Amino acid sequence: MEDEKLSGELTRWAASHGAKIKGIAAHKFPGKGLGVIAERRLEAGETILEIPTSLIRTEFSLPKRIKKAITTGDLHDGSVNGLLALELAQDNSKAYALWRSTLPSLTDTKESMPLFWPTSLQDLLPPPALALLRKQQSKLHRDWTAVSGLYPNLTLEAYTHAWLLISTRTFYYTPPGQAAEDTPIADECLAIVPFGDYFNHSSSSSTSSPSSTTLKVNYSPTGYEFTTDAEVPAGAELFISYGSHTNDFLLVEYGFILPAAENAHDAVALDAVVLPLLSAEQKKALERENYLGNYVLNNHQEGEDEGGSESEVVCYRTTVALRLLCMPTRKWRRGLASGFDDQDGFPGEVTVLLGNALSSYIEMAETSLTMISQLDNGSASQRDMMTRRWDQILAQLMTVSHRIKL
Ligand SMILES: C[S@@+](CC[C@H](N)C(=O)[O-])C[C@H]1O[C@@H](n2cnc3c(N)ncnc32)[C@H](O)[C@@H]1O
Repeated sequence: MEDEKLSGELTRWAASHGAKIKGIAAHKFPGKGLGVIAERRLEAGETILEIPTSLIRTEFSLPKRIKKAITTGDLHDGSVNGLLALELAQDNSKAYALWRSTLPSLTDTKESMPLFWPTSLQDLLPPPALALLRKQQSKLHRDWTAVSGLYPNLTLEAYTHAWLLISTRTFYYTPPGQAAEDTPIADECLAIVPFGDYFNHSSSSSTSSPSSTTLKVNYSPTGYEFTTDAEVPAGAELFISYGSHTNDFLLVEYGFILPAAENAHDAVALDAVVLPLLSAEQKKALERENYLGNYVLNNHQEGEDEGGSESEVVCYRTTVALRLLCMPTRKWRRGLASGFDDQDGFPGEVTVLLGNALSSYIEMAETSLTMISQLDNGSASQRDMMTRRWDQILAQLMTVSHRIKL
């Protein structure tokens, strides 16, 4: 269907199911699939989309046959993501046919989502992305084990496609009236919000970046509401925030990365080069004080904040771990409790250790980039995405490494 016609049909379809759509439309954006565009100038504080509860799909609106399999225990091990995927993979209802026809195809999903990539390419993902992929693989495996025996006609490929469609486009949801203590973990609080799921992600707020408009999303017992927090010119794309995510997270969970300058939440994880420096004893000491792992360089752009200090980029956890490497544990504990003495000569040693850790990470990034360039596996766009991510990491490592040597 041609773009404008599809856009009109989607608006009419959602409106006929109770959605209120004001001044916006679904629109194709190069490299992003569908997104949402302002059709006219929008005022600050305008509610431009309301999706009623009757249109959303959750574990509570699953069809009877799936609910029955849950109550008889046949599907007891499936996650909510897995159950919604099962419904989507088997759905041929007329009511949702138009919305279903707009979902990314199997081919597009295979292209963008690392879960579908060849193992040789997956193995070259940056360490935090690879760790996320391993978790995703085991969640999918658990869900597939729960459903595969019951639905012999369902293929793993079709199920994985539906499973990823659900995980990339659901919103946080808890049923009205649910007590806080009964609220399950966030992973289990999911709703498909048709039309609301056309918004692409931005990591910047409308105030920090007026060219990118990030909406406020609110949900209540009546449904989901999307509201502008700044004036929007006609023709601008409207975004929501999927959360404060690094590019490694966006790559594995959503199949895209943002340019480094557009992702204030990006970070380079240093665990892969800091943890191997620590002895078993030192790891225990760090664990006891809740400082084991999660060492990062925060996103810092070249030219930005020239006067900024190293401590704004290198997280405090990293310096705590590196300090332990250059002082007796007892002294380190005292420093943790009452503050480290920056005049004691240790910051210099910490900087040397940090410089060495960054150098080994730079080597790892360069080796990964060479290996990706020599790979025959995977498609050119998959290799390009990985190359772009490693390039971002390398640039960040080089900037910080250069700064600490000054
Ligand atoms: C909730 S859907 C958004 C609508 C989607 N673009 C579509 O065509 O249906 C999430 C998916 O959109 C894409 N996406 C979202 N934000 C993006 C962005 N800023 N840049 C590129 N792709 C993006 C990714 O493929 C992601 O998995």
